[in-house]
Amino acid sequence: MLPVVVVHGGAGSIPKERVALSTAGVQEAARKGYAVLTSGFSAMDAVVEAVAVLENNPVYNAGRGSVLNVKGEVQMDALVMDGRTLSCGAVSAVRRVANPVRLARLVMDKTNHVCLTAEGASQFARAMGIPEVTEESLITDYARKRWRDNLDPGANPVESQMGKMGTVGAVAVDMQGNLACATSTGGMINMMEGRVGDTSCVGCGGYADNNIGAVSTTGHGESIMKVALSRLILFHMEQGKSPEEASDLALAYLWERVSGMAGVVVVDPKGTWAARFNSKQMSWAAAQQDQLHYGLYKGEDFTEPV
Ligand SMILES: NC(=O)C[C@H](N)C(=O)O
Repeated sequence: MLPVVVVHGGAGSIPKERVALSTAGVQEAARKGYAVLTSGFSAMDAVVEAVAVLENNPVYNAGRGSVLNVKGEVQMDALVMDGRTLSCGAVSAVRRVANPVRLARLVMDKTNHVCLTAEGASQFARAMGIPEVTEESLITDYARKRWRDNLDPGANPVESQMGKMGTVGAVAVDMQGNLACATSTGGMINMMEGRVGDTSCVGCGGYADNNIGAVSTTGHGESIMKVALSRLILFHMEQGKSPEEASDLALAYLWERVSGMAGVVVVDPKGTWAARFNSKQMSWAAAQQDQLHYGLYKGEDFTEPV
């Protein structure tokens, strides 16, 4: 059953014209993660490389393609966690970096801290020799149009917030049985400047523990934070539930308790995996035993050779 990698490209409702691109992107990311794992690299390497592929793809709300805050700017959150040691690294409200997930990993590897935010994260990126990119290089025409549409007095901000989410993430188990997770996002469209969502918060946007499992989430950040969704799923797994049962229980609780919409990818140490969501859609892909699984609507699990 090992190694395995599962990725998501965001829960929500994906506009028809973006379905093919969204599916192709998660397939590419799962293939990348799987190639890293089958070459003998760690689960941490695999989730970072898979998420970097998705950050570089303008279709998703992470890295290039991120949604814009109320001022029309890009500010991003990312998290990585290593299930061997519970080491984690995160950045929040970071600007002008192409791959926040790589910066989150450097926070884990090179500092004594878990999370760096805003200008402090940018300073750290410079100190690590990560090139600063222009704001423009991260902004797509699509993101700018959605931002403008939402400023319209007739816009329905709730619908638009819940509709198209597009955060990216990955979980993996490597050949040594180590687990890891990574998640990256541009946040919620038209959010306040300085708003930090679930993605960079340990136990919310992700969690990895070799003894239990690994999770990466997507969806309405404020709701996810209220129930600490990733850790809630692992709590159910600690009580003996499978990744799928644990995800469904936690997603049902999220909906009942705070009317939250979200999606998750989950693995356990044996390589049993799940991709579950209570939104209309979530683009996801998994690679295991040289098979690529993928889907978008509930109940889908298409397969093809990796
Ligand atoms: N696109 C998303 O999934 C949004 C992310 N969870 C956030 O609230 O920042």
